[in-house]
Order: sequence, then structure tokens, then C-alpha cells
Amino acid sequence: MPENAPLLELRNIGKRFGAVHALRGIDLQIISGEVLALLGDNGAGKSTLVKIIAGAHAPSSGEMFLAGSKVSLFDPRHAHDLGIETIYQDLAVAENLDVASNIFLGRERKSRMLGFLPILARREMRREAASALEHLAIELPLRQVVGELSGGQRQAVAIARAAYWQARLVIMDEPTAAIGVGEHEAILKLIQNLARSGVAVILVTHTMPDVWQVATRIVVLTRGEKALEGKTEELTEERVVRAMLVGRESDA
Ligand SMILES: Nc1ncnc2c1ncn2[C@@H]1O[C@H](COP(=O)(O)OP(=O)(O)OP(=O)(O)O)[C@@H](O)[C@H]1O
Repeated sequence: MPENAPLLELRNIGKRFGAVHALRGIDLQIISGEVLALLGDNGAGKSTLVKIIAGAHAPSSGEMFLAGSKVSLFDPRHAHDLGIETIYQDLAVAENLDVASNIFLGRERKSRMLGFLPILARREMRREAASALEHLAIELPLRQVVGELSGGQRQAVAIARAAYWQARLVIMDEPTAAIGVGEHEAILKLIQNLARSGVAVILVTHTMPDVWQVATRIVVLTRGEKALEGKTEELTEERVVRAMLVGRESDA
């Protein structure tokens, strides 16, 4: 990777849905180890931008560079293979499987074949899952089925899975929206631990205190355009909310 190249760079990204201009002229750099809060009112374009980064939508215009190389991420599988992981609110966890199996979901280890039947290396997967959880200071019962876990614990499983499979960029969509107060802090801590381990995190949220607690940088989208961008310590909540409502400061 060229020295100092951002992990991901978007240049002049635009997206149209027929007559709707969902995004225009988005320039954005994402750096390893940062937590970037992506803010905007309903319909501002956050989901569209995240889906472009995750390969779920093709942009109508613009270019993307991953670690300095131009990429076309027009397929979620491809984005995933390049280390871009999205954790949506309705998590893709398998409720009937235990925590360890979920960390290996779709990428199970096989120890040997019994005729045509692969035998899963359960003990090995459990051991590695335990070390992945420990690495991020997550405490979870490995043998418990995920369907019995709380919302926050499921988020933790998804985060551990992303970290174990060496995601370089993790996009989280409203991670604290559907969880209890008690788990809220734990998830924020986990996001910070993930970033400290060198992963870039994009946090899509409407929860202002979360932004000030964990985000290192803030980007505000307003009506499909980037209205404000800056380090969290250099911005105030008032400026951010104003940008969400009225757009760029020069336009106000
Ligand atoms: N698949 C689609 N087809 C047509 N229009 C779309 C589609 N997806 C999004 N849009 C439009 O693009 C604009 C941006 O929507 P987007 O969902 O990205 O906003 P958002 O900031 O994520 O909003 P929210 O916070 O409500 O999720 C909106 O005007 C929306 O109606």
C-alpha cells in the first residue's frame, strides 16, 4: 500500500435512482484505526453511501480506491473478500447455532471427510473463537445458541466475526439503536477496541452522545451532499446539527 494512502478513498461519488439524486460529488477518505461517524437526517444519503462502499449499489459516477488501488466494488461478495464488512441492525446471525459456529459461519473449518460428509473441526473452531473474543475483551458463552443472546451480545458476535476474519473496514448501522441501556456502553467500548486494533469503522448513527464518545471524525450528509467534515474534537454538536438541517455553512 502506498505510504500514507487512506484505506479507502471515494472521489466524486454520485448516485441516481431515476430522477432522484441520492448522492452527488462525495469525496471521502477513510483511515485505518479511525471511527468515522456518518450523520445525516432521514433521506440524506447515508444508506446509499454505505451500500456503495459495501458493494451493494454501483455508484452512477466517481471512483473508489482501496489502499491506493482503484476498485469496482459492485458486488457485496467482492467487497467482503477485500475486507469490507457491514453489520446491519437486523444482523445476519444464525439463531440456531452457537457463538463459535457463528464466528465461522459460511467459512467452517473441516478436519476430514467421512465419505462425502465433511467433519467440522469443532474443537479447533471453538478454541479460535475463544481467542477472537478474548482479543476484543468480549465475554460470551461460546456454546450458547445465538437465538438466546441479547441484542448487544449478538452485535458482539458480529463484531468478533468481522475482527476474526481480518476485516479492514467495518460499517455499523445504528449499532446501539435496538439494545438496552446496560449494553450500550459495552458496544461502544467494543467499537473503540476494534478501531484500536487497526480496523477502520464507519458508524452510521443518529445518537449524538455516541458520536462524541467514540468517533474520531464526523461527516455530515445533507440532501446527498457532504455538508460538514471534521475531527470530532474540532466540531460542536450545534454545528453538526445545523449542518444536518441546513447543509453547508457557506450555504446557510
Ligand atoms: N433503491 C432506491 N430507489 C429509489 N430511491 C432510493 C433508493 N434508495 C434510496 N433512495 C432515495 O435516495 C435518497 C437517500 O436515501 P438513503 O436511504 O440513502 O438516506 P439515509 O440518509 O440512509 O436515510 P435514513 O436515515 O432514513 O435511512 C432518498 O431520497 C431515498 O428516497
